Amino acid sequence: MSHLPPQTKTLGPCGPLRGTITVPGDKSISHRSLMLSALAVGESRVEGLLEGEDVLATAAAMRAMGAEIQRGADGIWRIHGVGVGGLRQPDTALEMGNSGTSTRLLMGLVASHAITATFTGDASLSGRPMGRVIEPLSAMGAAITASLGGRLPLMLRGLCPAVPITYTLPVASAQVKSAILLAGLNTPGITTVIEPVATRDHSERMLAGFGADLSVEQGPEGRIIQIRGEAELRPQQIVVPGDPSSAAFWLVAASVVPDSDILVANVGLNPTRTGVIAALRLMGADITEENARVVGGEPVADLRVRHATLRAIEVPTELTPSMIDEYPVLFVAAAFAEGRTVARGAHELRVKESDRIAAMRAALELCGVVCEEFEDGLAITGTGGAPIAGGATIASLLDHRIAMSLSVAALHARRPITIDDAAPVATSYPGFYASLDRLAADTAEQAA
Ligand SMILES: O=C(O)C1=C[C@@H](OP(=O)(O)O)[C@@H](O)[C@H](O)C1
Ligand SMILES: C=C(OP(=O)(O)O)C(=O)O
Repeated sequence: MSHLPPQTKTLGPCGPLRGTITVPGDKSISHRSLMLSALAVGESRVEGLLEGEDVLATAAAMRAMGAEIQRGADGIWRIHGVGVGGLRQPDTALEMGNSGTSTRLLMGLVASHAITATFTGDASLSGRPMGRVIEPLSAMGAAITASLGGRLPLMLRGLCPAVPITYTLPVASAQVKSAILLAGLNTPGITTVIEPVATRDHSERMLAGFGADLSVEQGPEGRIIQIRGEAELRPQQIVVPGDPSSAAFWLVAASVVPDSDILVANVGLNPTRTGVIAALRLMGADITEENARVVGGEPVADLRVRHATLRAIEVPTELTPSMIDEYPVLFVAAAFAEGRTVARGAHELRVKESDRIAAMRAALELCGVVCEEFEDGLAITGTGGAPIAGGATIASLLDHRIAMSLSVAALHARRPITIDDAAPVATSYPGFYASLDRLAADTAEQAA
């Protein structure tokens, strides 16, 4: 977001990428670790928490509502929860920064407590639609006064006891699903969410892990998730796996920069998150899994990725939910592929931190890449492996993933690319540029 001053960044073409990168903790799991620990009775410990601004916004909000949250010198976060139903009225507005996940999930939590909270955010977040959570949470009894168009700032007065609902998701959104399930956690009876298209399932896994009474079954109309409210959550010891959405930048970087060969360590491979790996493999990427293991109940592996000649594909629409945040960097991969890649069915990209279809089209075109924009996606004509022109200044539009995607594109461009503001990278991947510098230094060392 946000409170960091704008930070211009210019990146140029680099030699082969070689070495090991360890990706930071998963953002989705980090948010949920803090929220659920803050509702458990007793002390939870979280190792590997993503210390990005989005997650820190969640931590601050949970503190403001009564949880004790501390980061030890050992890097382990210790959280003393207030118990389900125990959130207290925050004294000031909850500042959500750039984070859609914090906002929508916390709205769910507040909805079934007898407290009132005001949610504010940066210019990007204030432009994003909240109607998708306002509607079901209002049906559960919350009173919500939002800005024009169902946006932030908004004020939410929760109801306790709230009313359990059965709700079929009109958009494939893990945030909407999670908001309702979290509201259901403190609602008497059974709250049901029907998900016609499966989205990331971290909330379901973690709620069950904390001891909530939750069931998931497949019905004719989709996944049926039911939660029985007023449960007591048991404190947990959580190890957060690395974020596949952060790993995606390295998978594309090593695929497109000639002679690269890197190991991306500690990547969470929950099947609801791995669409980008499947799409890159369809394009001919050379990605292999090593040291497969289970961390915190999630499949994890190290990914070895070597440069490859990429081919254009029609991105299968069934992959959309499992790679929703990875489209910007997949578009970069497409810019270097042989042929015209077409990605459709991704209308949701228009309501992320920026309109990611328009933002990526504008940025890639400035760098000399031929694009065609559709309402629900983009077609990109690739270079067949040659560098793109580059030599442009692109607007990151308060969107971390646009900044990082164009940084990756710059690594195989004829002329440097300037990101007008790279500060938003700190929302999800504070160490991104340090890792890039280290990789380049490792490469220089190996070459010497
Ligand atoms: O639940 C989550 O943690 C997330 C869900 C996705 O959003 P939507 O639910 O809006 O698709 C994703 O884009 C976001 O980065 C994180
Ligand atoms: C969409 C994203 O996050 P959020 O919705 O939490 O802002 C993202 O990280 O790409």
